[in-house]
Amino acid sequence: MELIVQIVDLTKQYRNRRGVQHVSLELRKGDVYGLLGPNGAGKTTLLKLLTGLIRPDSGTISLFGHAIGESFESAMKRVGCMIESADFYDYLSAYEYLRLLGNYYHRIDKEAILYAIDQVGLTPYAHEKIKNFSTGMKMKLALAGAILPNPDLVILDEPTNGLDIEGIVLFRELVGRLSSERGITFLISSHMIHELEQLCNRVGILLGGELVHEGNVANLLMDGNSLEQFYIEQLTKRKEVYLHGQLAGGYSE
Ligand SMILES: Nc1ncnc2c1ncn2[C@@H]1O[C@H](COP(=O)(O)OP(=O)(O)OP(=O)(O)O)[C@@H](O)[C@H]1O
Repeated sequence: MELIVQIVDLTKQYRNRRGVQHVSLELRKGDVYGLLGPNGAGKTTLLKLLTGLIRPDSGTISLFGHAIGESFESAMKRVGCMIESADFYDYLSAYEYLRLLGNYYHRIDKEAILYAIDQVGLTPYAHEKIKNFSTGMKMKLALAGAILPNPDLVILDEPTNGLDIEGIVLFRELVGRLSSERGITFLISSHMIHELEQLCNRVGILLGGELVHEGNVANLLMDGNSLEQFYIEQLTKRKEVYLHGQLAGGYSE
């Protein structure tokens, strides 16, 4: 399968020395990859690095075989993303916002905009001003923005934040459909572990900026455990290793 994302030994440290360290990760065509981790683990940082919003200290990122440090435009051409809460021009309607966004891409016509709006269930509100939208409606609009360019890779940071139950089901169906019908690859960071369990074929656990575990969801669930049980076990195990190391004087920080 085509290699879509290749991250090699990626490190980004903020001034406070937090961030991500030595992350290596590969995504192949059709993967729906879930990124898990507690608050502050480095998920958003990793996604920002992947989309060029921040630069790494070291390591490389290639999308579709293009290194983003060298040929950013070629790398990003087939990528749709939603990182942190999107900023909108409140005075625009949903349709006008997507039309504006469409100017950044080639061949985004009226039909493509209406299709993206329909896919996220916002058709009845297409021509309403964004300032009248609820949090969940804005989230859906951001999601419509991510799928608008008909991408081959979609990167989503906590996409179900603020969505109602119907919205979450719709999101799950949308990802499932785009993945199975169009072979779109997804990288999704979320705390909604049950959603990820249903959606993803692979998951990675970030902890303290390190990718401490990576695996195939079907394999992780083979012994009847849920992804949540596995995740909690991993966290507990790491905590024990860490505490044990500290007691033994093995960790200097
Ligand atoms: N601009 C910044 N300057 C300094 N430190 C930062 C900055 N952005 C993030 N951090 C720190 O880097 C670490 C990783 O943050 P990040 O936002 O990537 O975590 P996260 O896993 O997305 O968390 P959450 O689940 O809470 O959204 C945290 O300790 C955070 O405080």
